[in-house]
Amino acid sequence: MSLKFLKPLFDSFSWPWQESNTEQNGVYFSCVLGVLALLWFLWLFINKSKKGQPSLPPGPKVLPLVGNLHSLDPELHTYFASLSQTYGPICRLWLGKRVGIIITSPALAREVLKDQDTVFANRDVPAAGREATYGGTDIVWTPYGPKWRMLRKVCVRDMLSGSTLDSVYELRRRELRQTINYFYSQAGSPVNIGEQMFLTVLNVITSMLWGGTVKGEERASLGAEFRHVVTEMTELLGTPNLSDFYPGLAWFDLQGITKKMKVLAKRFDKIFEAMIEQRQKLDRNGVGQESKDFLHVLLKLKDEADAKMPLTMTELKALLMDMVVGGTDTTSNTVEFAMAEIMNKPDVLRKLQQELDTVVGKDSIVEESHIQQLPYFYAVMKEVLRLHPALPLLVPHCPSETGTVGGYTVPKGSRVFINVWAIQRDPSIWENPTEFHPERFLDNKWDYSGNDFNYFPFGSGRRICAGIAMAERMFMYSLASLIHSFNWKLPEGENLDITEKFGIVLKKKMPLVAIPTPRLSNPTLYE
Ligand code: HEM
Repeated sequence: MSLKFLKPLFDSFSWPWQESNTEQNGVYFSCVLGVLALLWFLWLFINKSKKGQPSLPPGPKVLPLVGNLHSLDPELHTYFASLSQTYGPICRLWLGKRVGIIITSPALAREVLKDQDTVFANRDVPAAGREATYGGTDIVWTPYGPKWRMLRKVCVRDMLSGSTLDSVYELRRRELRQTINYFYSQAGSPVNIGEQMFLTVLNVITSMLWGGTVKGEERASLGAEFRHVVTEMTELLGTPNLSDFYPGLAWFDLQGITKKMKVLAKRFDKIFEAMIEQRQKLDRNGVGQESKDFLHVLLKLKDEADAKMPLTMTELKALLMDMVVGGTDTTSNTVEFAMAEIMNKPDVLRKLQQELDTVVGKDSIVEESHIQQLPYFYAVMKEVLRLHPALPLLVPHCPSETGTVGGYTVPKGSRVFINVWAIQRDPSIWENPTEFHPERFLDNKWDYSGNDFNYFPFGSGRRICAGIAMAERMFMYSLASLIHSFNWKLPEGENLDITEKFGIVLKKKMPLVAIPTPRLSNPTLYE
């Protein structure tokens, strides 16, 4: 029996009795066991009384109390893929007291995300998610309904629409030029590509949010702090949490996940509060009215919102959190994976540079307007999102009522994982599925609009990613600039490792460190 999941879990526990005496230990232990046993008998009782319904999907053997928690592997995407090999395209796990459903086929993904989209457009908010987003009041975790529609409209219309993004191209350009300039200053030395891309995306997003980009050393130190906090947050969001599996135990926060998340969220909250105060001061003094930043628009919407559907200050801050946490790691990790795959395939690198030399030339710099003319780059982006989708299990969905998928019962409130990572590597759909081969996308057969259930790295249906237009622009513009401006090689004696590490956002296990060498005709092109 694999105890891979339990070991880190128990290692990280701070048990309530650790600092007390032996007698108290016994009492605590008996109480916890008593509660678990009660939950288990209740579960048995409820399941026995539901005769006549289609059964739950097949899944691994269940143990009393823990369900399948004992065999859970922290690399959930690969573990779930292996379960689907044994139990089929829909299988179930008992995550303590909760049912987890794993979907691993295009047909069943369509059933969930298209045919029954309204029912499955809810979320099972994890304790960590609730803590990170002011009680789950953001777009990602708000249940499907009028509030979510209002938040999503505000976000997509006022910040992430194609036309709004085009109007703030200068911000993206300024940040990316700074990054290129930084790499130029480091020519011949190893640089951490993921870290630099994270800073770039972060600065673009925060500039759009509140206009004030931090500079110089402050840029580096604030960026490093943000990166640290975002990385820890996404790690906590991806960690299996007993508080979610046994809601009755959530109060005890046995792994300390809620407590850790609270500290991280507080750090962001302080920054948000400072920015809001600064913005309100400007608005009160009638300064900066012409500024188009997102915070200005949001504060205006908040003041003008009608009483039936108010936009509260808490929701406003939760939206800021979504932009910072949802937009940064996803985009920068994708650029990092792309660079690693490209460096592993000199032939792909050569084709990309050829395309750029034809469209842009070595005597000019890449502009965002060029990206429409770079079909091979577009194919590379699609191929990276196929092999390394930023959210390999999407954000888990949750049905608002009990229903049937693939002929099996999916109970109300279960946590539904759609393994887009495994579908996008399914050998019955993809030729040589583990090979990085952008050419497969050149005929435009596949797109990620959410209509094709063989390929949907941004999800599909009502909950499809709200930031696709932003991700596309940032990814294409950044990657094209990196490849156009420099040749890249690994430091002496280093091997390229593309191993993934699971989290709610997938990342490279080992950071990509590479050496840039300028390739453009003139040093002024790096200013
Ligand atoms: C490569 C980059 C990105 C990828 C692959 C990606 C992918 C996804 C996926 C798979 C989902 C969940 C869909 C579902 O639950 O079915 C999602 C949700 C979301 N994404 Fe993205 N994303 C990216 C970048 C961004 C950016 C740049 C932003 C904003 C600045 C953003 C904002 C959001 C939001 C707000 C949601 C929640 C939507 C909702 O629940 O209604 N994403 N994204």
